[in-house]
Amino acid sequence: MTDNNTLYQYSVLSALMAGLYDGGISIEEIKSKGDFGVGTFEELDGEMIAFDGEFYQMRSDGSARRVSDSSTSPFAAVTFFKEEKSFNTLCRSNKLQLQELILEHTPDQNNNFIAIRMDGEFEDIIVRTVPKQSKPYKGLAEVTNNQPTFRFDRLVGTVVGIRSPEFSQGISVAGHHWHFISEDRKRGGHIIDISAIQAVIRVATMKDIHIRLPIDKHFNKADLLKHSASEAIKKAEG
Ligand SMILES: CC(=O)[C@@H](C)O
Repeated sequence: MTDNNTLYQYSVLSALMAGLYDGGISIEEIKSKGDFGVGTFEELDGEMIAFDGEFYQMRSDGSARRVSDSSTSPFAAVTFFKEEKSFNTLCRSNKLQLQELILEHTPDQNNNFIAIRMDGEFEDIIVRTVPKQSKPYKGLAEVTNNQPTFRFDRLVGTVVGIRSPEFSQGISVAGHHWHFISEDRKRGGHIIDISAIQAVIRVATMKDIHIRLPIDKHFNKADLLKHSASEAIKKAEG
């Protein structure tokens, strides 16, 4: 059993940027590593959000569904989330203000990985859901140039995310990487923008990070250094 607040990541973000979307790990195995986190699915078929042990797939047609254990993923970052600190938004807060509030409560963890959960009522929610790809795969930057986006004026729901240190760019998404799902579990995606009307925020600092790297020729042939370029990742994952 993996300890609480150990970040387990399968593959690296630069591999997605390089277009490596074959599912290398099953959801069943991911569940043995964490009950909380974000990621995507084989063939880049949507956005993954997980919390309380529930794993959902949010797809480019706007649908969301529970994920079967047999589904597979090319990239996921999960943990057995055990909150260390909980605080409320003090007023309506946009995305930057939420990030600043989290930083206020995690002043000494800028070079750590932080798991973040926000439950509450949100507005002006803009999400994207990456569309399923077919081979030969295009890289994530090209895919997200024409990504399906959805706007929700006001929803109750949950944000799940990881804040990664700047030095980890390419291993993960440096900065905040947040996914959202509505309370009815029917709508959501990778957050482009969001404001909180009111939310409870829970955070935990990751004690350890365990990265499992694919062992296959595609991964080993990929130019991961080139695909770790910050500007491209910020554009694709911002
Ligand atoms: C890994 C992710 O979350 C991208 C696909 O949004």
